[in-house]
Amino acid sequence: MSQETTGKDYLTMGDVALDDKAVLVRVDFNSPMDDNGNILDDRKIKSHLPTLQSLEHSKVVLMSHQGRPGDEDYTTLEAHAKLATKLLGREVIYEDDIFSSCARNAIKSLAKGEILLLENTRFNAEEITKLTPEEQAKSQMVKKLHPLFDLFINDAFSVSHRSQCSVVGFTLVLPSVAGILMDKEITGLDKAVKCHEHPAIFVLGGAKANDSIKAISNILKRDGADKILTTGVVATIFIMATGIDVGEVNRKFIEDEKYMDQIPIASRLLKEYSDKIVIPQDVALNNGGKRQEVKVDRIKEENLPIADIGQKTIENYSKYIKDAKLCVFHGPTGIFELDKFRLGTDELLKAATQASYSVAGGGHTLDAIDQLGLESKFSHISLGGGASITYLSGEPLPGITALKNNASRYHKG
Ligand SMILES: Nc1ncnc2c1ncn2[C@@H]1O[C@H](COP(=O)(O)OP(=O)(O)O)[C@@H](O)[C@H]1O
Ligand SMILES: O=C(OP(=O)(O)O)[C@H](O)COP(=O)(O)O
Repeated sequence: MSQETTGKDYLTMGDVALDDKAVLVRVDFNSPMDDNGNILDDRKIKSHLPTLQSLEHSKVVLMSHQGRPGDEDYTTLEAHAKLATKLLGREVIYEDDIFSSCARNAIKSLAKGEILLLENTRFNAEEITKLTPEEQAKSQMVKKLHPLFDLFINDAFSVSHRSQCSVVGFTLVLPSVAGILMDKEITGLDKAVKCHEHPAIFVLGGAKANDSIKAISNILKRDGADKILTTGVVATIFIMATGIDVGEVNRKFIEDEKYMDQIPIASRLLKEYSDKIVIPQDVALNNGGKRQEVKVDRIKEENLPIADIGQKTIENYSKYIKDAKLCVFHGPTGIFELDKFRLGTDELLKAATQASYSVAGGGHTLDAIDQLGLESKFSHISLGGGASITYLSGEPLPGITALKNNASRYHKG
């Protein structure tokens, strides 16, 4: 198989020789962890198993990040190596450094068929910098490690929206290809990005409202959706943008989340795309744990926190979704962690599975899908939250662009 025959503008693992090669693989093992350092969800690690299983005749070194500096879950990858060992059924050796002479000696002494996981890439200050691939290629991490390898594989779609050292730096100095998970994500999401069938419906909610509003702007600019159905905190911002008073408690929530600057942006989008952006007609308020449904113009009177979309909105949105040729679902419609406020998320997720092509992404969204046992009913489930919404909005991801540039440099002469 070659690049020409696959029709892809990046190379995959099927395009290159892997056996007996020393291969550096960027994975994304970044997982939710508890205070005792236990990994709470093995989804991220499991997602890389097909790639690792295909490398059983190579010398394999894995790189990943975990958390962000300052966060509780910013920690070592020791537990990840143990869990990967269990899931893979082969030892994944943990090395508590990234590119010291100790780490490099451990890499050099690896035998064919062995796998080693280097320490959290973000322990190295160079990793967090947002530089171009050319600049990242000059980092100590890349300079010290790249001579030890024949090939770089990026299997970490979910961090490929970051131009970080371990994501883009090696693509300047090593032949580089997409891993199996990366290829699956690009292929699954491309069907949504390149979909010319209508109606194309996006259901955008959750709490990362600034990312979603940026995505809404990009999606509508490229004429990628017939309707954007707003839910979650995204909907609260759009409700406020129409001039509706959501009461002190909800206004304070938006202020505390530092989303007040999103209201004028939402307002401009509503003016420009009034026929495309849909806001809820009713919401469920949290009244001491009870679900209290009100029309949006009555929220102020109650002055209770919005915790889900209301029944009328669920009915209305479900109709759009079930008839959709494409439905993208990103972010829960409410605080689905509380039983009384998971109705919108559950019902709209079920409706989404009836669309001709259905895509879902985001950690919390995947938790809700798991709880409903709906995983196999979606056409594509993306492991990346920020990465998938960025990709779906039509923005190039630096990690993928780097693979494409590498393919034209190394393999097309
Ligand atoms: N109206 C709301 N008010 C407060 N939190 C909300 C609301 N709607 C959804 N959420 C919260 O949003 C979180 C998930 O958002 P986000 O992280 O953006 O989703 P994902 O992980 O799927 O990308 C959940 O913890 C949920 O409780
Ligand atoms: O879990 C991830 O992203 P996500 O929360 O957007 O799904 C990735 O590991 C990226 O992590 P980062 O957002 O700290 O760069």
